[in-house]
Amino acid sequence: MVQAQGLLASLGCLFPQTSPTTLALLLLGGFIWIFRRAQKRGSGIGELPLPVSHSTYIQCNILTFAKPGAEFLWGHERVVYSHEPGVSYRRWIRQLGLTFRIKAAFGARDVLVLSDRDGIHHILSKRIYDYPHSNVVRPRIARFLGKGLGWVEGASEHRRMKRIVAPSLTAENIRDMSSDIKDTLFKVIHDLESELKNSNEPHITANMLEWAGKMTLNAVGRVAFLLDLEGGKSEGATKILAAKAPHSRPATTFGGFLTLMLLRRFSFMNYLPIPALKAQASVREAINNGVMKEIVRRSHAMPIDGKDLLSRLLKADITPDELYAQISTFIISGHETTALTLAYSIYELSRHQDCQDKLRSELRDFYGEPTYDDLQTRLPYLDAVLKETLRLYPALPYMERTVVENDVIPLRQPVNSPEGHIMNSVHVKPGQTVIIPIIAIQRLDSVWKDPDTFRPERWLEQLPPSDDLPSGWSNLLAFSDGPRTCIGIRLAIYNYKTMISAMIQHFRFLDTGAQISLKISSAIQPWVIGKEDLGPHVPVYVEALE
Ligand code: HEM
Repeated sequence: MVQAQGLLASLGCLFPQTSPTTLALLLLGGFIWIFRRAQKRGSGIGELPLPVSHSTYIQCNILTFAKPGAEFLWGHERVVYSHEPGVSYRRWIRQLGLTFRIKAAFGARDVLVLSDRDGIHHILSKRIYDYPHSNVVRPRIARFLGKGLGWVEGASEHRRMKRIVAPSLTAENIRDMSSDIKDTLFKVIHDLESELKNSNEPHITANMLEWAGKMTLNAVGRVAFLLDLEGGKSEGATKILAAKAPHSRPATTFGGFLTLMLLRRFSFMNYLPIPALKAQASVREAINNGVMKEIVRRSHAMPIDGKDLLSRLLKADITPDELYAQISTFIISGHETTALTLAYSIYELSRHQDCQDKLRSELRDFYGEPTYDDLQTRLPYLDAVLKETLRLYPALPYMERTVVENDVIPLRQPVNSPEGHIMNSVHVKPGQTVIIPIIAIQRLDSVWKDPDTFRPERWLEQLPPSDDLPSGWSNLLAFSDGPRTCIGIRLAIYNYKTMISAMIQHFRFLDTGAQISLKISSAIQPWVIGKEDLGPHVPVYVEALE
């Protein structure tokens, strides 16, 4: 108090015309300003480091002058999308640590890129309802899947929808449905066997993405909606599978990237009749014009006391539009992601015959037919193959969310700001976009040895320290985490394990030499280098086993 009076007296000498009250107010204002600035400097997104040097892969061109490493029009985003998913983020993590920002295209607000375990856990598990999908992602979900569970935002609406659907996807329900799932799967295996028999060659070349798509579509149709899609040959199934091609235009093409960036900056464009955007709805439209009609027609006649998803939806107090949106959401998200995971596994197993043999031996040595529970715990190598595939190829490689409330994101690994501050947390304001680069996090060189190599054995050895790994299912983020974690996780794991077990015991898969490059569209898509005209494709040689 005495010191403050002394300070005021000294200031009074300097400013003799100013009253002590005004001086005290000015002083207080000054302190508040300095304090707030210090707070901001120590923790705001503007204090985070920016990638500065990409000499190896940004060409020097006239647009590269605004910030070293960031292009005038595209910021850092063109670099992100012109490489395979996660590649740029991994380089920047090596350079800057787990938390940094990048310049967004068209002068939009900088994007926070977060790979820090505590920060991600805070967002996904504690504050997810304050971090809805961004204004690029949410309209895209509406177009691809419909306005169902994956699209809805806000705690009360999301919990309401989840309460309706979650009981149909419990372990008990899937256990009850397991023989139906196997029946649908064996129809597809039988078709592949017939193709092999009809060919005069010892092996055929098969697109595993197509075969896996047939299997997973049949399974989700049967389990969720009691549909018989005839091994993928019914008219409804054929339309859904055929509708995939147009929506697969990846963001790695200049047109795809430009559309994505324009949508981020000018979100009203989401509602314009742009052909590329309309094409994203093609699978949903194929469902609405095909199997949806059959589901609705049958639903009038069937009793609605079953435990399946359709019965739960019919019993719930929802509008017809909501019913259709949930049906398309579950058919699409329930089959595409699992099909991709299966196809990537078979691709890797065809290139690693030792792993394929090990898996086949484990399955053949198992006494009897594995039940739902056996598949969870009693086949460790099978489990390791799934985890390794999800680590390398998470179907959804990035998560993009926007903050709606002021928040402080805690960090496990502090950031050294370019101005020399140590930041233990990041203050974010409404409107801030946050990207969680799942694929980069799961391939961090600081965590995993040979991170790009398919080596299922790593899951049977000592894992890296848990502090370095995400807190999602099996220390991965492939199914996300927290209240919005994948609701189909049990069905996905059961389908995957049943399908790959059957495939490996019926066939041998051999490498065709095709090199796959990963591209992002709705999910992470495999494209054969030099055969891009095929669209997403996973070719392998298939040989029948005795
Ligand atoms: C290997 C297969 C699968 C993977 C890798 C996967 C991955 C994911 C991820 C990462 C999310 C969070 C998305 C986000 O927050 O933006 C998610 C959500 C979701 N998944 Fe899956 N999924 C798989 C299989 C399935 C299956 C089989 C179903 C349906 C039967 C399904 C239905 C859903 C739904 C409805 C959501 C939205 C959940 C919510 O927001 O509450 N998924 N999935």
